[in-house]
Amino acid sequence: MAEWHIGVIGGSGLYQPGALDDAQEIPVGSAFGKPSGPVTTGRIAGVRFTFIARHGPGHALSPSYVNYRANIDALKRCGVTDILAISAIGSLAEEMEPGQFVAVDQLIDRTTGRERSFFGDGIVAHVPMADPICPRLSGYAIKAAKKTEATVHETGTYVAIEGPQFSTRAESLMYRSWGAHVIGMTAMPEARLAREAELPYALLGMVTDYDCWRDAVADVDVADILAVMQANADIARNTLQELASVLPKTRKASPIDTVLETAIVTPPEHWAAEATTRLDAVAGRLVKAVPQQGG
Ligand SMILES: CSC[C@H]1O[C@H](OP(=O)(O)O)[C@H](O)[C@@H]1O
Ligand SMILES: Nc1ncnc2[nH]cnc12
Repeated sequence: MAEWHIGVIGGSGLYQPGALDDAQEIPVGSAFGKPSGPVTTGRIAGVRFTFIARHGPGHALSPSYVNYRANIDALKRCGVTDILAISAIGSLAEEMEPGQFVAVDQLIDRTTGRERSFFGDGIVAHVPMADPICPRLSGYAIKAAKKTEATVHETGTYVAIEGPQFSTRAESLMYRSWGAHVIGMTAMPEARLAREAELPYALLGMVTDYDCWRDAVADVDVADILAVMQANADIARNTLQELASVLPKTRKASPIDTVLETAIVTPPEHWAAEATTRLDAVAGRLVKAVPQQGG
């Protein structure tokens, strides 16, 4: 029987997952460097959840310094089947108000200089990203969030900026003209890497501010963001509790679970041994299938 195991990536203001049965904090490693911190694993209503704080203990890592590859690789090593990211987001749309949730369904990547792939040095893969968010997991997250007191927008395009500075007014207006609804600094390359690791990924954003495009309110300020996030962290944690109750008892296979099968272009006889070792979790299913030469 296939079980759900939900990996949760907690963003700004969400540094703890809330009540988990048999909770254990476990230091985790990765073949891609140091994850943001230890994971906390436990169960809610029988469903396993494994949580990592994206910015690390004490929020010591800025968006550019988060090791996204190590975090996703570590979650994969823990056996998670799906990832729900929870993030603070700025609003670029009048109707998306501070304190509300947006279930992001599209992403625009404006980040620069972050490691954005597990592949490339020894084994090359090109995964499809047309729909970066898993509609199934997002649907369950929406259902769960609606069981709390929060207002939930079921779709929204998120523009990921490099940061750590917030946008200029001209940029903010430009992103609105592109059709983006919300803004943040972390969903990319996180979503790309989850896809490469064959992990369905959904993103629930908590609106914390109106960025700087809107004349009627003060420009975005980090203290205000954290205050909104802290005021709403319990709603995010309650959403996790509700998620456990809305998930079906068994997890049916998703097409994302096997996306690498048609994405790897390097034939196995050309795979470098170091690459297969590094990818033992991310692409373990496929890499393990290859008989290694010399024993
Ligand atoms: C603390 S304000 C800016 C910061 O908040 C968001 O982080 P996360 O996505 O991890 O919740 C945003 O992306 C920035 O990193
Ligand atoms: N306005 C904003 N810009 C970028 N990241 C954010 N995270 C929360 N609010 C944000």
